[in-house]
Amino acid sequence: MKHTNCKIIGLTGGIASGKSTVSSILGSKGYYIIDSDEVAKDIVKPYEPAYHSIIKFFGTSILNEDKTINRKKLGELVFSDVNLLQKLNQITHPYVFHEIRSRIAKNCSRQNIIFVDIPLLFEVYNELERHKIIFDEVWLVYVDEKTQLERLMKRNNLNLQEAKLRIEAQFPIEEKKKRATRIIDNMGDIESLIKNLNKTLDYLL
Ligand SMILES: CC(C)(COP(=O)(O)OP(=O)(O)OC[C@H]1O[C@@H](n2cnc3c(N)ncnc32)[C@H](O)[C@@H]1O)[C@@H](O)C(=O)NCCC(=O)NCCS
Ligand SMILES: Nc1ncnc2c1ncn2[C@@H]1O[C@H](COP(=O)(O)OP(=O)(O)OP(=O)(O)O)[C@@H](O)[C@H]1O
Repeated sequence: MKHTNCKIIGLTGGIASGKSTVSSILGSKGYYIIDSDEVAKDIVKPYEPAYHSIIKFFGTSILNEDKTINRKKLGELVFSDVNLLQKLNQITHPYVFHEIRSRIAKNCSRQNIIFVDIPLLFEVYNELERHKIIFDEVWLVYVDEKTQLERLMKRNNLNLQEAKLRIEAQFPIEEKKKRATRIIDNMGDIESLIKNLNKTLDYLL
């Protein structure tokens, strides 16, 4: 089913390609954005629906003392074992997609454009369709793999092997590039990212 009242733009890219940076620039321009990583964080807060299922499967050793999920620990576990990552996805994704769909429905009458920042857009495309999340356009924030690796290692304080495992848990960025409607190049500095984003926004006028 198409969303008739507003345009839904999927904002994607590889891990650490710059989606959150683009989202915050869009936010400062007044655009409405749904941040999938934030939604995924909300649904695993203590006593939220996915919380119990995660503990049931992964055990209490992934909890902090205050009973919140230790994201660093869980991340280390799932990014080094594809079966565990799949299990975490199976638990969390239905809740995440349900919430995204509901935010779209709630805001579509008030917004001309809704951006959905979603790292796994192409990886979970069929599941998104099943949840009636249909994109009019997909914008990809692009960096080459070398830059992606460097920025990821720096931001998350990961060694080369840990960073590579996280990149390999997603489709290669060059594959994503082929499937996107528009590319926002983020190989340069923030100033040039803003220029590239503004050029892409011009297409919407
Ligand atoms: C593994 C977890 C605990 C790590 O938490 P952490 O706070 O360190 O990272 P954060 O959630 O901010 O994600 C950072 C980036 O990792 C990548 N990433 C996250 N989850 C996944 C995944 N399931 N598969 C591949 N890459 C992923 C994305 O590029 C994301 O932007 C967390 O990412 C998680 O619960 N993931 C499962 C839910 C999910 O798929 N979220 C993505 C949005 S749908
Ligand atoms: N043009 C740039 N120049 C230098 N550093 C940048 C640039 N754009 C983003 N960064 C930095 O690169 C890192 C990754 O950017 P960001 O967090 O926006 O990526 P992301 O795609 O949202 O990542 P994730 O998939 O993990 O959510 C951050 O530390 C950010 O500050």
